[in-house]
Amino acid sequence: MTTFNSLGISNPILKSLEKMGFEEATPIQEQTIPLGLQGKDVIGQAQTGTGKTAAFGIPMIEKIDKDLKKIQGLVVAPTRELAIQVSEELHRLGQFKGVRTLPVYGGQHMDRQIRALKDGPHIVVATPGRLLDHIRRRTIQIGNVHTAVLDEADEMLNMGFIDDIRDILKAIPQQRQTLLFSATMPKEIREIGTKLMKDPEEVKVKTKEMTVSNIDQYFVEVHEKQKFDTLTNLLDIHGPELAIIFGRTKKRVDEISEGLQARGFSAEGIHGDLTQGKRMSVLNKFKGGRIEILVATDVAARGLDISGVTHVYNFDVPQDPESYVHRIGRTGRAGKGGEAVSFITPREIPHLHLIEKVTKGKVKRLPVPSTDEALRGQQEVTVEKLVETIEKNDLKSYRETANELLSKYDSVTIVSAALKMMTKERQNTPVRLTSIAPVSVKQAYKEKGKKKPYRGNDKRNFSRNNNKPSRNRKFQNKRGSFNKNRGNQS
Ligand SMILES: Nc1ncnc2c1ncn2[C@@H]1O[C@H](COP(=O)(O)OP(=O)(O)OP(=O)(O)O)[C@@H](O)[C@H]1O
Ligand SMILES: [Mg+2]
Repeated sequence: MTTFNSLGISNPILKSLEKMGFEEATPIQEQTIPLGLQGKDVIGQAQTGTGKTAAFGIPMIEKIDKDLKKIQGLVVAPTRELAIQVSEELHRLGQFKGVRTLPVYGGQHMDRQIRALKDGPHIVVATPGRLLDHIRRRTIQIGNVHTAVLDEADEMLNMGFIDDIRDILKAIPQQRQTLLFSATMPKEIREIGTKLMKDPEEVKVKTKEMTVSNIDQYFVEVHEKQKFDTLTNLLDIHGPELAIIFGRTKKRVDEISEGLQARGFSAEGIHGDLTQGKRMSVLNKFKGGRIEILVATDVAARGLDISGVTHVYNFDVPQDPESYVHRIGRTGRAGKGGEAVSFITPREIPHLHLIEKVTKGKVKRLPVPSTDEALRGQQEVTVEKLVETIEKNDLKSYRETANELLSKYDSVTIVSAALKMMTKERQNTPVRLTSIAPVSVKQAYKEKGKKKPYRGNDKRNFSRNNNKPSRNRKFQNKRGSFNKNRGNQS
């Protein structure tokens, strides 16, 4: 066990870590924080949910001169929601040092952003497009930046972002420290990265599989047309606390979330065509448990850390193995358990094998669930509620009526009727989605310009004195019922 104390971290930050409930460093933190503190350039690779944010955040915050009201640390992240989240985590880490952080992203009012930038934040966490806008308009001063981080580095160095990143790094002083972090780092991309760095140390937390072992991975083989009914059946069987469903396109996300709503699920979609206000409100509702299902494109695949996500469904198989790793990594974070189910059409089976090969993991077959199983799943949720009510034991005022009923009907009939009333039976509203073509192995690799699969990373142990009780307990119940229903999977 490595304590943060032994890593040479200063008191104000130790105090923040204590308040955040971090008791010991994760392997990536243990291995990269000392290098970061020495001022070295670092490429850090470790599985999803293993604390990479603090791994780059702590050394960055240590080097901030609080009295200098200039931007000294710059983090670039691929999505707006991630920029906000990272900025918040850095804020928490730096709270007792008085470090000020600011997220800067597209879709926000330029004027307000410019005012906030003038206010002298020490750290800015930005999406590349908006950051470049500010650099070109000279509305951001980054001449004092000594630490630059590319979070989700492989994504940031991918075709879509690479030119922006080069332009951003050119605007930062040469003598900077550069840190690259991600759960995945294909070799070709790592090579591009090292060209932007000075003699970087490469830290890869090694494990057998690229995905964390606490995520149970499954697939169901379904035809395109069966996918939606299979999804709603699975949701009823699993009864997730919070679930994320990934669809391939924006249109697909809209169709799935509308279909789920039509069948009485509490679901909303998130994708890049929505206004920033809508994106934020959907995500906040999901985080607060006011909606249980988030339907998303890959905009939500990377970095998002939402506690209580017990299930991830790949309604459409991801185009490449990296995307698979990040998507399913939205569950099973910080040592918690999680389940991931991918929908695979018969023609996509070779693609699934490729994912297994690259991630070095085993994705187990789940039988296609039946409507009967779904109904049983719904009933289990009802039974849980009933048992909770029994345990609360405030039934006195109902006893007389209960006894009267019992004199007329037998107890099983009465309980069955109560269960039926309480069970939210699904409307069988027919839902038709626009069909999409299956993914082929060739297509996936052609699109990404990749040659060979590569190796991946870590295992870690976590402990956190996190006193959020309810979600975990409920999750364990659900896991129990899931296992029971899993039956004859191969
Ligand atoms: N040492 C620690 N002890 C306990 N919890 C931690 C520790 N470090 C980080 N965490 C928590 O673990 C969760 C995951 O951390 P983080 O988001 O940094 O993971 P990540 O490695 O960046 O994942 P991803 O690859 O998905 O971006 C967060 O809720 C974070 O606050
Ligand atoms: Mg991260």
